[in-house]
Amino acid sequence: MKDQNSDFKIKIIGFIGFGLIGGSIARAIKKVRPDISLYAYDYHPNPPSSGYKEALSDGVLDFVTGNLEEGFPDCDIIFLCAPVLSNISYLPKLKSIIKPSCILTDVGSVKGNIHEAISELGMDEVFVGGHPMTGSEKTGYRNSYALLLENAYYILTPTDKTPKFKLDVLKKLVEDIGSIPIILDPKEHDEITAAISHLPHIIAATLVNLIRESDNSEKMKQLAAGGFKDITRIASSSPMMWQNICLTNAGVINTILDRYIEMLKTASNALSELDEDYLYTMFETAGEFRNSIPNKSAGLINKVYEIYVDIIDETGAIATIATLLANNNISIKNIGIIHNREFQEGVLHIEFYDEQSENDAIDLLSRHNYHVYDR
Ligand SMILES: NC(=O)C1=CN([C@@H]2O[C@H](COP(=O)(O)OP(=O)(O)OC[C@H]3O[C@@H](n4cnc5c(N)ncnc54)[C@H](O)[C@@H]3O)[C@@H](O)[C@H]2O)C=CC1
Ligand SMILES: O=C(O)C(=O)Cc1ccc(O)cc1
Repeated sequence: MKDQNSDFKIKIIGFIGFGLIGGSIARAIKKVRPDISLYAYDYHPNPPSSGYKEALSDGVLDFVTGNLEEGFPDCDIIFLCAPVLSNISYLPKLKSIIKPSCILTDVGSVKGNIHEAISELGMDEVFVGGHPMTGSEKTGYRNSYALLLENAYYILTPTDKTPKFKLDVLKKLVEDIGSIPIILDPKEHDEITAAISHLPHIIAATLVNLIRESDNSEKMKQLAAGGFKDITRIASSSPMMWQNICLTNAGVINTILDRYIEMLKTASNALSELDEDYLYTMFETAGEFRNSIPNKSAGLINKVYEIYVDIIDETGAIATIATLLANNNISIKNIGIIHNREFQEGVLHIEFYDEQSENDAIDLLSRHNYHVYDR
């Protein structure tokens, strides 16, 4: 069969669901391929949601419609970027309107269920499953940014029915936006993500709810320190998105959750028996494995470019540093003072969008006699 890759020109890309991930992908595409027109479907067009209006005025989107029959039949690629159950609900409609050459892809955190629906609908020749392994607990277009995709693994889940040229086109686009494509079988994808992403979100949510239910005097909330915040950041994620993920990968998540409950029971027994060896080894082995996970590379854990700077905790201290960084064209993603026992005085935590900015900031602030920690 002729390789159709060389003939395939991407002129229009459509988005259904346009929040953190859809918005970030659109921004990244606009940056590297400004020649491609980007369309989005606003499923609640009256009144139009603010994200779509903003994206039009930012020049990220070229066209927004409340009717899929407008523009979407012309799309060369369509990204499904809504919660996983909503993505599936669009398949029958899309089947009737897209052109045969269209590449339909999704960014959903679960792959088995959408692949099943695609097969049932006989849409295998248009679909290439996808899942960028990057994101955050934040939602919506206003939190999206192009660099979110940079250096992130981007899983693609072709099957034996996926046309090779469609996989190649999508792979190339994923590389163009700075991500690292990685091919996985949908079933293996769901087993891996159940362990490293879905289970941690359940653990974070239940742990926060445990404290919520126990904290009668609100003292726990007041004193909750770095460790609790580190392990529960993801409890602030979108409830709708995570409800959909749990509903569509329930069996696989339960398998790993049951094993985790067994480990908790073993830890509980070790506590009852004051089993010194077990307790020591539990923390030692976990620490060794955790330390072996690269912090600043594309990985299963969201990459973080952050520094800590000693400051005197007084008005104006943040502004001085923020101005210094801005004057040197270093963009800040997040900034805030941290108070905990690990740091004696106030310490300023600054997060950047990329490694280069982090390195430039360390250099700059050190030259201005700030004490900078890079953990
Ligand atoms: N948040 C994250 O870190 C990651 C999320 N994902 C996947 O990306 C997808 C989108 O998640 P986010 O962008 O984070 O969420 P988000 O909440 O920021 O964006 C979702 C968008 O979908 C829209 N939406 C909701 N129901 C819809 C429907 N029926 N039809 C059309 N649009 C609808 C919402 O209005 C919103 O704009 C989900 O499938 C999620 O599993 C994948 C990787 C990372
Ligand atoms: O915020 C975090 O660390 C995440 O875990 C983000 C995330 C959420 C869902 C995904 O499918 C992939 C990544």
